Amino acid sequence: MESGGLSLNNVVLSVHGKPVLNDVSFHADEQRIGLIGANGSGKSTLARVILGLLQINSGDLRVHGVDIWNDRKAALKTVGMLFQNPDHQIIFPTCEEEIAFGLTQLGQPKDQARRTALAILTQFDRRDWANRSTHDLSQGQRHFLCLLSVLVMQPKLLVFDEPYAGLDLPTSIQLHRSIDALDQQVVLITHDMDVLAGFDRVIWLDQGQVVGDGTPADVIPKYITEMTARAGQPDA
Ligand SMILES: Nc1ncnc2c1ncn2[C@@H]1O[C@H](COP(=O)(O)OP(=O)(O)OP(=O)(O)O)[C@@H](O)[C@H]1O
Repeated sequence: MESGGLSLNNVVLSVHGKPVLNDVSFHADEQRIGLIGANGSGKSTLARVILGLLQINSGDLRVHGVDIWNDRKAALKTVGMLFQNPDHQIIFPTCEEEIAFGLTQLGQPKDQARRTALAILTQFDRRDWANRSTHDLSQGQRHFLCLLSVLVMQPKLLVFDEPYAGLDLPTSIQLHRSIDALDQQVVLITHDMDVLAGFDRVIWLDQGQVVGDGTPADVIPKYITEMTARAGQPDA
């Protein structure tokens, strides 16, 4: 198995006896990878597996050579995720504490972690957020805080699950630019095909299986045709 990038070999995950990921295999070392599929096709489950939050039943998964489930310390430095809902991610009262937390998990002393948190807030023109209450932030701002909390860990792979859902246009544009500028490998789950323009690769999941895999130009038109057919004909 190749050591760089994201490698899945015959990954199976069942929930209550029903396969949610059904023999998923691919190797991806491209910088920008889109993950698409209808509701319930297994995208978020796959993201949680990549992050090491769910254990697979069989198969093999490596992220940049790391066995994410069994090597938790290495996992923290290897992969980070921005969840659909920032409320599932934010746990601390102030922005600085929220950002510093992951670094202390990596073993940084608290003082150093706070300095690093301040540095990233300054880098993104949010120095004034340091002592700001996380509860007082708007939803878009909370998303942005989560992004900073993940970026500060400098993971090799970042997973974004519907990052633009519910954001207003300026916040969405700002987040889009931030994601665009990242040096890291990115896996982005979305229902918005426009977001995937310029991506290197798109993987299409259906009922827990990879049914399409290629460039956006290859995969997206087929996906739209299939989804349109499933939607059926409009009523006469
Ligand atoms: N904890 C769970 N318990 C029961 N079923 C689950 C659980 N997690 C996921 N599933 C099922 O697994 C399937 C895939 O769910 P998943 O959330 O991964 O889909 P998705 O592609 O991310 O969907 P969406 O586009 O709606 O976000 C669904 O049928 C879902 O009902």
